[in-house]
Amino acid sequence: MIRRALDCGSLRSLSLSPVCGVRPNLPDPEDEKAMELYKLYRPERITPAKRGIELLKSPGLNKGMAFSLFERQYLGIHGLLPPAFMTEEQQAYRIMLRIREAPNDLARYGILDALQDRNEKLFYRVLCDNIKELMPIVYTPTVGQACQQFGSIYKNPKGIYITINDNSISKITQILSHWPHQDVKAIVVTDGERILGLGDLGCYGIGIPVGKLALYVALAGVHPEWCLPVLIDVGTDNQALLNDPMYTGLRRNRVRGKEYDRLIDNFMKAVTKRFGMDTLIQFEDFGNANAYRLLDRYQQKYCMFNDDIQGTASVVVAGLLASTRVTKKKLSQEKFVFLGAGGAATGVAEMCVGQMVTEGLTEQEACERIFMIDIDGLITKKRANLSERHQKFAKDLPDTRNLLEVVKTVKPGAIIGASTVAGAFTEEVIREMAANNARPIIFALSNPTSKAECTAEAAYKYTNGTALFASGSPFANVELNGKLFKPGQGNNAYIFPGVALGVVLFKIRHIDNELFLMAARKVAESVTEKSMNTYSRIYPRLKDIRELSIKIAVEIAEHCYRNGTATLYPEPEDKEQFIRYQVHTVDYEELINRSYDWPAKDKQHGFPIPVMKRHSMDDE
Ligand SMILES: NC(=O)C1=CN([C@@H]2O[C@H](COP(=O)(O)OP(=O)(O)OC[C@H]3O[C@@H](n4cnc5c(N)ncnc54)[C@H](OP(=O)(O)O)[C@@H]3O)[C@@H](O)[C@H]2O)C=CC1
Ligand SMILES: CC(=O)C(=O)O
Ligand SMILES: [Mg+2]
Repeated sequence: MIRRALDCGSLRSLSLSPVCGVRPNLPDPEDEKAMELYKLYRPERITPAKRGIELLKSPGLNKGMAFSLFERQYLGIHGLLPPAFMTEEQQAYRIMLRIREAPNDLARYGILDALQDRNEKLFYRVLCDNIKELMPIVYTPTVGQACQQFGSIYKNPKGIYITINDNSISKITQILSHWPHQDVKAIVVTDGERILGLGDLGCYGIGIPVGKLALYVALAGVHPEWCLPVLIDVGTDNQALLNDPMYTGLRRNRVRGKEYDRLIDNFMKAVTKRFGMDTLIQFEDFGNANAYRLLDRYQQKYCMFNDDIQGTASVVVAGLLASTRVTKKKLSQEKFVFLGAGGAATGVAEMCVGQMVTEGLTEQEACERIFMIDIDGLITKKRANLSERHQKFAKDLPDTRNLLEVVKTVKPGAIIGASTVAGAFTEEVIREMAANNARPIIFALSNPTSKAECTAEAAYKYTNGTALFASGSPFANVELNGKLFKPGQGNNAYIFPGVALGVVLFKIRHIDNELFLMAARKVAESVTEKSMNTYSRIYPRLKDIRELSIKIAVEIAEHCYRNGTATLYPEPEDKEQFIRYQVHTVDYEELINRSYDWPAKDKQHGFPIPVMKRHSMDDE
C-alpha cells in the first residue's frame, strides 16, 4: 500500500504539516477564567527526576536530538547526544523516509514499534500526522500479521501478562503494581482467543490491546500513561503455536469453565482495587463463547464494554444511518442479512433493532427484518439449542447454508459480513443484491483484509458502481467507468476512542448501550454530502476521527451528567473546551519547569526544514 504511494508520489509526497487537528487548545493567558479552568484539571508539569542516560531511555520523556542545549545541560545529557539539534518535524520527516523505504508493512510495523519504545511523543506525532497511511500498519491489517509472527518480532514489553497461574486477587494486584504508571485510567484486555478473524493466537494476541490503545492516543488524545494493554493467558488451543519454539505464552491448552471465570473475576477485582472503580476496561477479541457472557456478567458492575459487540454495532449502525440519506429508506424499512452470528454480527443486529424501535417498530417487527446465518446455515425456528439472543431472530423458513438462496428469498437491502469467510460475498450474491436494490448496502466487515467477505473492487464492479460498500480493513480507491470510489472503513475505530475519551475524562462509571447509539448518530451525521455523492463513501475520513472523538465525548458526557453516571466534579460548563484543554499533545514540551528563576527561554537551535509539498494520500 505504502510502496505504491512511494512509487507514484516519490518523496515529494512526504508530509511535514499536521493534518489531524491534533493540538490541544491552550487558553489565552489574559483570560483569567479560562486559565483557572485549565489549571484546575491539569496538573503542573514537574521537571522529571530522571537524568542522563536513564532519561534518554524513557520513551515518555525522550526527545532525542530535539533536546535544547539548556535541557541537555540541565538534565545531564549534554554530550550523550550528537551535537546537532533537530526539531520534531525534522525527526518525523526522517522516520517517514525510513517507513516509506521499508520493504514491506511488517517491516514498517517494526520501525514504528521501535519508535514507540524509544520516543513516545514522536511515535504519536508521526502516527497522527499520517493517520491514513499508518493506521493500516499499527492496526488492521498489519497488526494481525504482527500478532501471527509475534514470537520472532517481540522486542520490548508493552503491556501486562496475567496467566492462569496467577489466579488470585492479590497476585494480580501485585502484577498490576509492576506497571510503571500509577495513574491508569483505561485498559484494553484480550485473552487472545479470537484475534481479528485469525482465530486463537493465544499470547501473541497482545498486539491487539497495544494497537487499540495506540488509537486511543492518536484518534482521541487520551494520554499514553493512562493506558494499559493486558493479555490474559489461559493457554491456547492453537496446535501450531504449541509446537512453535518461539511461542511466548503458556504451553498448554486453554483453561475453560470455573477456573477461567474465576481468573476474569479476580482480574476485574484487582483492576478496581489497584486503579479504582472508574477504570475503563475494554474487552477485545474474546472468543464467541465468552464475549457476550462476560459482557452480560460485568456490564452493570464495572466500567466496561465489549468493543467487538458494542463498538462494532455502533459503527455499523452509523454506516447504515448514513446510507439512509442515499437510499431514502429508514432502517426500519430495510431487511438485513447477516453472514456470521457471533459477537460482532449479533451486536449489530441488536442495535439495529434498537434503532428500528426508535423509528416506530415493535421489537418483534424489527427482529423479523433481520436474518442471521452462522456456520450451520440460516438461523431458523427448527434449529435446536439456540441461545435466547438468537431465538428472536429465528425464522420460519427452510434450513439452508446457501447465502445466495437466502438473498434471493429475502431480497435484503443490506448484507453484512462478520463471518471471517473470505470471498463469501460471491459475484452471484453481489449481482443479486444489485438486481434487487437501486443502492445495495454491502458491508464486508471481517478483518484482516485476507478475511473480508468481498473486496471493494468486487462490490463496485458487480453492482455497476451502485454499492454502498464498507469494509473492516481498508481497501484502496477503485476507479470504474471513469468514476472514483473511495471505500469507507466500517471499523469500530470510529467509536471506541471517542467513547473512551468521554469515559476517562468525565469519570463515567457505567457504560450503557445508549452511549453507543449516540456515538453512531454522531458518526453518521459527520459524513459529508460530498463524501457520499461524489465518492459513495458512507464514513467520515480517517483524519477526521480525532475531531469526531471530541464530539462523541461531549455528547456522552452531557448524557451521563443527566443520568448521574458522570462523576467528574465540578462539572465543566463548557465540555468541549474542557476536552480540548485535556487532550494529549504530540508537540514536544520543555521538560524543565521554569516557574523558578530561570533565564529567559533559550533560543531554539535547528536548521531550516526542507519545504515539501503536502502528501497526497490524506486527500478528501
Ligand atoms: N469491522 C469491525 O470493526 C469489526 C470486525 N470484526 C470482524 O468480524 C469477524 C467476526 O468477529 P466476531 O463476531 O467477534 O467473531 P465470532 O467468532 O464471535 O463469530 C464468527 C461468526 O461467524 C460464523 N461463521 C464462521 N464460519 C462461517 C461460515 N462458513 N458461514 C457462515 N458463518 C460462519 C460463526 O458461526 P458459529 O457461531 O456457528 O461458529 C460465528 O457466528 C472477525 O473477522 C473480526 O475481525 C469484529 C469486530 C469489529
Ligand atoms: C476491529 C476489531 O475489533 C476486530 O476485527 O476484532
Ligand atoms: Mg476486536
